[in-house]
Amino acid sequence: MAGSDDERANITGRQKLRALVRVARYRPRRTLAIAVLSILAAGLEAIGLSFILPIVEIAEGGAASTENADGIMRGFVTAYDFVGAPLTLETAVLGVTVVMFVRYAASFLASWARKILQNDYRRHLTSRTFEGTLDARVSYFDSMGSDDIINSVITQTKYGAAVLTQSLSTLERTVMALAYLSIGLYLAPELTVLMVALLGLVTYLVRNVIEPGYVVGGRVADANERLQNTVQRGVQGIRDVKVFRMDGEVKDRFRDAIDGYVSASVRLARNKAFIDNAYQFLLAVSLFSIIYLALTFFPISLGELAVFLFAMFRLAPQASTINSLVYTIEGNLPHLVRTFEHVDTVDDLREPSGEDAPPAPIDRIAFEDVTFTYGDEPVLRGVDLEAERGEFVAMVGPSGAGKSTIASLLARLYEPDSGRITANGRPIRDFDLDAWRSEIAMVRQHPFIFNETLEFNLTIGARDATRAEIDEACEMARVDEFLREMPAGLDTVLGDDGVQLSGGQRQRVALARALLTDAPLLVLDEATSDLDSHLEADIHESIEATDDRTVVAIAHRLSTVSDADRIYTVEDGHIVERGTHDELLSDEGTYASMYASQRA
Ligand SMILES: Nc1ncnc2c1ncn2[C@@H]1O[C@H](COP(=O)(O)OP(=O)(O)OP(=O)(O)O)[C@@H](O)[C@H]1O
Repeated sequence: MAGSDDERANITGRQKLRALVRVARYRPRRTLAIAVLSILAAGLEAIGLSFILPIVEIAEGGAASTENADGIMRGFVTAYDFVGAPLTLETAVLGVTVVMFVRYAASFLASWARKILQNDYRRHLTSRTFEGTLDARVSYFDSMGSDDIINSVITQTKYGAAVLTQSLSTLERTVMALAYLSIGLYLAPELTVLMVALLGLVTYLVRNVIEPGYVVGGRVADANERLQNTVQRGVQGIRDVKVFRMDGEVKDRFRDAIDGYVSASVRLARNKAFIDNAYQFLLAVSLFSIIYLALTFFPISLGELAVFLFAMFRLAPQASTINSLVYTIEGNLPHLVRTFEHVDTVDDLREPSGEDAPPAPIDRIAFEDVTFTYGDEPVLRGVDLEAERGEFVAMVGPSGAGKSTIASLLARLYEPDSGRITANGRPIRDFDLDAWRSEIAMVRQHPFIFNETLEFNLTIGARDATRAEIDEACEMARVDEFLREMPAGLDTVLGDDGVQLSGGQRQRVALARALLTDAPLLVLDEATSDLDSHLEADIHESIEATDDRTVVAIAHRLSTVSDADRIYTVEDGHIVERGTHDELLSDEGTYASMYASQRA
């Protein structure tokens, strides 16, 4: 993370609060119920603790009555009178047992409900982050590393979600501490004020000698990001890592990242332990000073002194736990803030969708003066092209000319900066995105093969395809030729990104996958470039022989597209030529010279 600790503190200060408010808005009623249970437990704790008073007083002076009792004692006498029981040593012990039972039952329910809420919230935050990410535009994925995205979805959310229950635990401890304080204030206000002042002083001292939790927490979050990034790079690029002997570098980077993670985590844990122990120590000293002052300067009864001291002894660990919880929350807040940033970013970058249903059938697709820029550099400038139903239209041209970009715009992976793409004259951006994509089957230049069975990979666009349909698509894309040799046939698992297949086999699987969708518009982006030219010609022939499917094909090997109804030559983002193979040859332009060089 960039920026100094001060900058980070400023940014985080504002964002911290906003993140906490956002967390509080998740299931407010449940959160409130947990808070109420905690308050109930705290109130009962105070009452239970006050039972020391009647027990000590009765043990000292016999049975209590309304006439000789005052203060807390009078409250007990009245309560016992109300339920019609005498206040004796035995009934007092019975009373405290009942009160404490209910108090711990409430605490148990509160922590159970907190755990449920925590896991619910983690599920909510993780799903929200992941689903939002999946719905974001492709440009978001272009600009972010997949490792950063995975880290946001898996790791950040885990730490971030913990903030909710940690905040509720802090609330429970705080309410409990307030209960002890009220008892103290009632019995010995001066001493309690003194105790609070000492607590404040101790907190101030302890918190100011160590760095804030969010600074160390931020470092843990950074180190986590680097870890994820390195592992992913090493694993995804394993072949090049090995061939180019990058393994030493990857391992060094990993060691650096894990060292950073370990040292930041240890630092965070050490600081927490320091806060804990320094607190305990300083509080023990403060407590004994208070006892000394109480015995020397404040004449209170033995029973009251017992209750007061008990309350202060119970207060001390609560206070130190609150401090350490707050420190942990501060450490986790950077994760939460980053998670929310991620969620907001992907929400803003949600893919735009229209509402209309695409026309059926689609008779004509057209690009009208389409301009597109990825970053600053224009990639398409004033592109006009069209494809009629059933036509075979081809795009050729030098590498980097913008052909794949045209295909991506057609699938609405990106939106044009200006101009229109239309289907039967209506802008495709008006159509429901999902419905529009179901009209297109696309074989991309580098199709992704999932580490699943061949059948899974074939049917990703047509989950309800029958065996006969699968067989037909496999035949058209010539998958059947290698399917027979696969150990488990359609059930063969293809490995990470189809590692068990050759380049040409991967392309054939991707082609069969597209054919199975039965979409009326087939976009082939260098879909058969890894096949030998005979196989390529065979496959093209069988695709072109099918009914009224519109085929838009991008090809480097011009022989593949020589029988196209129309060929567009794309150069530097412009359509520079259009026509049939013969027309373009007689024009003696770019196409003709490319053709000549491929035949040479
Ligand atoms: N996701 C992206 N982000 C930024 N720039 C991109 C992106 N994809 C492509 N480009 C750039 O856009 C230009 C056109 O790329 P495109 O892939 O459309 O060309 P192409 O004609 O299909 O090339 P090839 O024949 O090599 O596949 C290139 O300069 C490329 O660097």
